[in-house]
Formats: sequence, C-alpha cells, structure tokens
Amino acid sequence: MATHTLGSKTPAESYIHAVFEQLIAKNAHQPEFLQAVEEIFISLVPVFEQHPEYIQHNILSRIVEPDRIVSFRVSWQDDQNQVQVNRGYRVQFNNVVGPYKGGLRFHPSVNESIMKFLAFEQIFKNALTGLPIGGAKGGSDFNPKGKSNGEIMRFCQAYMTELYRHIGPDVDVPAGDIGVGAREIGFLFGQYKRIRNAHEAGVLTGKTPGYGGSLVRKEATGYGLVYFVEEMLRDISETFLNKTVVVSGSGNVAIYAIKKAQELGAKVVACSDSDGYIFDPDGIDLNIVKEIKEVNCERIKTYVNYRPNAIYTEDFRGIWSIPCDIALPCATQNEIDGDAARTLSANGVKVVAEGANMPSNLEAINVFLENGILFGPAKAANAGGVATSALEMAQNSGRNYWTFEEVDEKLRDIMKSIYAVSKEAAHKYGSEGNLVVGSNIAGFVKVADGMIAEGVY
Ligand SMILES: NC(=O)C1=CN([C@@H]2O[C@H](COP(=O)(O)OP(=O)(O)OC[C@H]3O[C@@H](n4cnc5c(N)ncnc54)[C@H](OP(=O)(O)O)[C@@H]3O)[C@@H](O)[C@H]2O)C=CC1
Ligand SMILES: O=C(O)CCC(=O)C(=O)O
Repeated sequence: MATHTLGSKTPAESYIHAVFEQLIAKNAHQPEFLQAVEEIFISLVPVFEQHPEYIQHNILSRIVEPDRIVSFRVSWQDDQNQVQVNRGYRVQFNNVVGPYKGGLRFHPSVNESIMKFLAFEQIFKNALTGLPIGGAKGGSDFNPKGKSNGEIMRFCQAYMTELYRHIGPDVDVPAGDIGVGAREIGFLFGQYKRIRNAHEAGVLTGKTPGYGGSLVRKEATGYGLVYFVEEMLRDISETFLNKTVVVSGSGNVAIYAIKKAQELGAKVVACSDSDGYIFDPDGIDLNIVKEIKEVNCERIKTYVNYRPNAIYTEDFRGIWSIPCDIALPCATQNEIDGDAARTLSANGVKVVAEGANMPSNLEAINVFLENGILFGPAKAANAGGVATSALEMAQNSGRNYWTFEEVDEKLRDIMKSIYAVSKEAAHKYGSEGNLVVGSNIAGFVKVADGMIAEGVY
C-alpha cells in the first residue's frame, strides 16, 4: 500500500490530501506515477491556500487523469523471420497549452506507470518553456540493445503503423527519449509519410536537419541543462570554470551536457551506462565516449582500453561516491536515492541539476534542500530539449531553417527565462531559492488557468 507525506490541516491541504488518497486507490500499482504526482502536490499547498478557485474547479482531480491512454500491440519480424510482439503506448495527458508533446522511450522497463509519470511531468515542463505545447509521452517495452538496423527499422515501422492515427502536427508531436534517437525518428517519420502520403514535417521532432530537423535539437537537452546551471551559479557569483563535474549516463543528454560543461572550463571526471561507471582523473575524453557510444554502440567499460589512468567500476549507482562540485544525473529515473544524496552532500557537492527525468527520489531531493545544495529539478533544468523541439515545430510551420547560432541563442534565452520564472514563483509563494517548488508552481498555474479558461471537459 503506497503512503505519502501530505498533511490535512488547512482546507487546501485537506483537498490535496483527499485527491491524492483517491489517486492512490486507483493507481496503487503505479509507483513512479504516484511519486511524480506527490512531488508536485507537496509544492502546490501554498498556491491552493491563495487560490480557492482551483479547488472550486476541482483542477487537481482533473489534471491527474490523462485525456487518454492509447495502448497497442506492435508485431514485427526479427532477422530470423520470427514474429515478435511488444506493447506500444502513447499517453496524451493534457493539451490545454498546445498540441500534446513529448518523447518516445524504447526500453524493456517501459510500462504504464513510467509512461504516465513521464507524460505528467511533461505537462508542467512544457508549460514552463513559455511555448505552446501540451504534455504527452509514449514508447514501448521493445529493447533496442543488440538489435540490427533492419530490426530497429521494422519495429519502428510497425509501431508507427498504429501510432499514426493518434498523432499529427496540430494534434500530438512525438520526439525521442531513451532508446530513440535520430535513426529511430527517421524510420518513424518515413512510415508516417508513407501512410499519410504527405510530408507533414511537424508531426515529429528530433529529425535530422536534412529533412526538416532543427539544428541544435540533438545538443539541446544537455546544452540547456548546462545553461540552466550557469544561471544557478551566477546567483552565487560562480561559473563552471575549474569545477569538477560528474555526469551519469553516456547517451544523448549526458554527451552534450559533458561537451558544454567542458567548453565552459569544467573538468568532467566521470560518466556511466546501465552496467557501470568510468572515472578518469585526467578528465573525460569526450571523443572516445562518442566513438564508443554513438559509433560503435559498445559498453562504457571499453573506455579504459583507451585511457590508462581511467578506472571502470561495475555498479552504475556508485558514480555518486565520486567527490565533485556539480552533479548532473542524465541517465534515468530514481538513480539518486537518499543514501547517494547524503554521500554527494558529505563530499561537498554544491550544485545538483537533473538532465534525466525524476532521477532523484523524494528523499534525495529533501537531503539536497536541507543541506543547502543548489538543486535544479528536471522539469526546469532539462526543458531545453522539448523547447528546441517546439522551435523545430515553428521552423516546420514557417517552412524555413534557422542557423545553429540563432537556435542556440533562443535556447539559452529560454533556459534563462525558465530559471527566472521558477525563482520568482518560489519567492512569491514563500519558498525562496527552492526551484522544485518554484518550477512546479509556475508550470501548474499556467496550465490550471488555461483549464479554467477552456471550460470543464
Ligand atoms: N533526449 C532528450 O531530449 C531528453 C531526455 N530526457 C531524459 O534524459 C534521460 C536520458 O535520456 P537520453 O540521453 O535521451 O537517452 P539515451 O538512450 O541516449 O541514453 C540513456 C543513457 O542512460 C543509461 N540508462 C538507461 N536506462 C538506464 C537504467 N535503467 N539504469 C541505468 N542507466 C540507464 C543508458 O545506458 P545503457 O546504454 O546501458 O542503456 C544511457 O547511457 C532520460 O531520463 C530521459 O527521459 C529529458 C529531456 C529530454
Ligand atoms: O522533444 C520532445 O518533444 C520530448 C523531450 C522529452 O522527452 C522530455 O522532455 O522528456
């Protein structure tokens, strides 16, 4: 039976508590979804105390129920001509601010709870960008590891053969996430185009620039994360220069976070994959990581074959025992628990900012906040990816391309604005400096006001 930490002393608390109790009763088997909702609900108490109209409109009961969840069979043929079957999903959570928008995850751990937590987070993250995009997420329990190019293509085609009827440039615009990069988006787009007989470029983002993709989208989540941390550091008169940084993961977000942090003068000493982590006291050589992960599709442990001083440890969570000034979790959900947070804190970490979605559990977040560590929550800190996707949609609608510098400048401005808006909301509602509270409130208020304006449905 799931438990929670929400109180029920004031009318606002009682309302939030009651909605959460009902949610637990209906979704007891969805721990990731409940975790994501609880984090937001805790932040919203002061908002509901000042805005009884949100209770009158029963916004919370409505906002936790997705507009729809599509779940479907994906049958495809492997290289041995055997028919394989996976489960596909698209959770269209909320389109008050704009068309449903959010990535697709292909990973064996995918289930309805993970899809719902990601789509729920996406609503508020997307609202924070200031751009007209609603919240969604999708994916499949398909495991891309070890699959041939042909198998990946046939899976993507089979997945899109059902998904196409639920999406469109003004309806729902998927993109990449774990296990879905430019190659998969290409296969998905090709199948959508064949079925619809139309080059609707805006139906997917994360495309290669040659056929409608935006420059900077590949780099955007990692770069945006670092731009966000620059803003956090600016407030304490610090910069990335000479800081020791630990980045978990070695996928899309991690690679471009490492690249930008290094460009700004930081020394990145560690990264990981789901098997283990590498520690390089001389600083990570990103070209080697890119060769291993992007070109050869190998495991991160092979890094030590190229760098004699580097050490590999088979335990990906152990990465948080490395002393650092800045920690950037960029792999997956719940990779930092209370113990890992206490270790980071005891080792003197100054800033933790989330490139992954919900990488810190609730206990870890509390440890960071209680110890005065600057904490950048995912829905603010990693919003650069989806924001640049929205810029890709804008270019597709305008049938034009912007230069790398133009998109990068817009991305930097968006990250600055997300930081400012989150900080301002935290201040306004009495939680100075708490970006968890600030980003949750700023995103929520925009969506809640839109829900009231658009009427009950
Ligand atoms: N791509 C984007 O634009 C955005 C991504 N995010 C989030 O960032 C995170 C990383 O995504 P992205 O870089 O795109 O994905 P990738 O598939 O490119 O890379 C994922 C990385 O995380 C590791 N990883 C995946 N699952 C696990 C796991 N269960 N335990 C430990 N390590 C794991 C992978 O290791 P291995 O190779 O061994 O699987 C790999 O190094 C996710 O949380 C995603 O939701 C957030 C905003 C936007
Ligand atoms: O670019 C997008 O639409 C999706 C990005 C994403 O999946 C995320 O923000 O978690």
